[in-house]
Amino acid sequence: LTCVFFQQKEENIRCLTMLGHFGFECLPHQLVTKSIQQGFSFNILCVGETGLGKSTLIDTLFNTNSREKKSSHFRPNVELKIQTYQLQESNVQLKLTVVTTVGYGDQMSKEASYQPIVSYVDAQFEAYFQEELKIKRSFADYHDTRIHVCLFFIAPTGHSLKALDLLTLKTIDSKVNIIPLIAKADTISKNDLQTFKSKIMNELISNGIQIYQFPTDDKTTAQMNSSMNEHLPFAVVGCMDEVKVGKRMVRGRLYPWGVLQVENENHCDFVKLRDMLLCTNTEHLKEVTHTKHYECYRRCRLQKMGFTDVGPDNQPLSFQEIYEAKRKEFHEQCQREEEELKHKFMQRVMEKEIAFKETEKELQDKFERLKRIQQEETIKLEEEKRKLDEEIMNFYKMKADSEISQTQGCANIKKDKDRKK
Ligand SMILES: Nc1nc2c(ncn2[C@@H]2O[C@H](COP(=O)(O)OP(=O)(O)OP(=O)(O)O)[C@@H](O)[C@H]2O)c(=O)[nH]1
Repeated sequence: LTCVFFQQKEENIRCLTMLGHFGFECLPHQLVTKSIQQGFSFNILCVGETGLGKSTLIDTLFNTNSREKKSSHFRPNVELKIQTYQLQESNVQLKLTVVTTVGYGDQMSKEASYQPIVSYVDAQFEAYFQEELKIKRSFADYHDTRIHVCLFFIAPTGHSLKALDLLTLKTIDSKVNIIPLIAKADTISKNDLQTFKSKIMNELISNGIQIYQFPTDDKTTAQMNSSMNEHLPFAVVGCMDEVKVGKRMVRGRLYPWGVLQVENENHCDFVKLRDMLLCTNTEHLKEVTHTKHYECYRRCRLQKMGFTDVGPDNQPLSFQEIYEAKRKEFHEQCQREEEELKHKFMQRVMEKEIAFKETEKELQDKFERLKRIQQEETIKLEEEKRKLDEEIMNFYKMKADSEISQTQGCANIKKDKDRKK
């Protein structure tokens, strides 16, 4: 439909101008304009063993240059490399965040390999949750880092999924949209690839692992998406090099027997992945992240905090009621803990008092005993002193007596001598 505008000319002659749409039919256009102005964001998590071609595939998808030096196989922990790019295609701005595992699968413990991934995904949900809880929220300039899709790189062994891969997939499938990829698919023959694909899908089903399914509820994309679901896991090849095929330069890997063209659908599923990821289902991936995975995180988080929609009698509860009940419960718990602490404190004081009293009594007894010993010693010493004094007196007396008798003896001898003369 076109809209006709009436222009009032100076001479009051109405001219008709063909401008475009009119009425509420224009609403989608307003949304498009607003979205283009705001720009888009998309966050990808790449999980896979060291050297499986994660960086190369991302570079091939977005024409970026994320490949740094090769990662070592001897890391004690898995780390996550986060790279953010500001990309532009015609007038559409895209803030792309690529999170890549570094060292995944190089640890002895399986948990050490997948736990950092789970923690990262949860941390992004938590950051969004905290922003939601703020009184003054600023979603307009908030950088939403929640992971919209996880590209899970499977080693092209041709056998089956590794135990670590199964464990990791099982742990993250309720938190993120998983698209499984067979990495370096050029290293596996066409027949083996088909068998490997169906083996992987069977294993995923038998282990109850939920992978992302391209939606089939929209008529315009249903047919294509349902046929793409059949192609999962995508067998991908990444390469930034250009080689000459005929007269054209194409991105591909040159081998002694020929060229594997990355963008040739007969050679690999790279184009299928790119179309599904970027052209057809980007918005759906974001929507599922918000309405399913984040919603699940939010629900569990609020339940852990004690919030619920209905009471024990199945009656709806308001936020205010829950808040009041929680406050009361918290207050009572504080009081209970305070009472317990007081009681414990009093008991300890009493125990200490008894212990002090016992020690005091022991000290008093010891003091009394020492005092008694000291008194007895004093009496003994005084007795000995008295005896000694007596002995000294006797000695002096005896000494005086002997001196007198000695003097008298001398006088008698002299008298005898005089008489003889
Ligand atoms: N045959 C083949 N080789 C590939 C493919 N993609 C990447 N490679 C090669 O594999 C090697 C590792 O590629 P990267 O992209 O660095 O692998 P990565 O998984 O990012 O490695 P880390 O960051 O070290 O974990 C490079 O030599 C690539 O050229 C592919 O699809 N097929």
